[in-house]
Amino acid sequence: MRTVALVPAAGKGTRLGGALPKAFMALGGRPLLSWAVAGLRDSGVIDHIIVVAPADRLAEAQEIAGPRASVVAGGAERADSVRAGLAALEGAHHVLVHDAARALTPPSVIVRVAEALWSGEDAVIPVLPVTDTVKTIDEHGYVAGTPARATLRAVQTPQGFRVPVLRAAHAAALAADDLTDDAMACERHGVPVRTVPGDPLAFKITTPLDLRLAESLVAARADPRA
Ligand SMILES: Nc1ccn([C@@H]2O[C@H](COP(=O)(O)OP(=O)(O)OP(=O)(O)O)[C@@H](O)[C@H]2O)c(=O)n1
Ligand SMILES: C[C@](O)(CO)[C@H](O)COP(=O)(O)O
Repeated sequence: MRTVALVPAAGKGTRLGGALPKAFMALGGRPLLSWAVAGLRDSGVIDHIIVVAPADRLAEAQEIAGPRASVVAGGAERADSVRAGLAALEGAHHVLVHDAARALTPPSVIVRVAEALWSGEDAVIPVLPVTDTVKTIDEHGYVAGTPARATLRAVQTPQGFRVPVLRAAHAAALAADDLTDDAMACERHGVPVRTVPGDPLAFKITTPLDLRLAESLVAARADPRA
């Protein structure tokens, strides 16, 4: 059963504010993309990697990802990039969609997602309990409600899917402009989404503070995931 990883790496990194697109920014002297690809390889559960890169950086992305990977051009939104990767996917039963921005994701998380998929689930996501109290607010900035924290989870990647399930869910969600992850397309398509434990190290490098945290983890230990 072939399992392919699809790595969205075509974002601009606006919130990080760097000089390069985020996946090409350095962490411990290597591009974020290189860390994400290494984690996928180290997991031992991935047969092939498809990187979705900015159209003007395809050769650079291929060099970073290495010969056992292919590279395709991404789109304007993350969901467009995932759809571009899915269009290039051939002969795979399962796909793990994994943000390049989650550079320090431990291989054990990747294995957990893959094993849940192989056991027969259609869609699997890694999650962590939420430690802040979370509010919903109205358009004027007033609190509208407080969801019970025990029912909330923060969602990470990789998110794993049976390939035809994700293809159908993303096709059905083509008109949606509010998809923040791939599981959301599945939920709206009526697909049950299984959760497995995530890991704090799989945090998304989004802001300069996140990158400083990642840099200090790498400085303290050459590979914080080991
Ligand atoms: N059009 C896009 C937008 C995002 N991504 C990828 O999706 C992942 C998660 O997105 P995010 O962290 O939001 O990255 P950016 O879109 O680059 O960040 P920002 O919103 O700050 O510009 C990243 O690996 C990013 O490269 C992508 O492939 N194509
Ligand atoms: C897919 C994701 O990483 C799950 O938490 C997240 O939703 C991506 O959000 P972003 O705004 O594109 O970084």
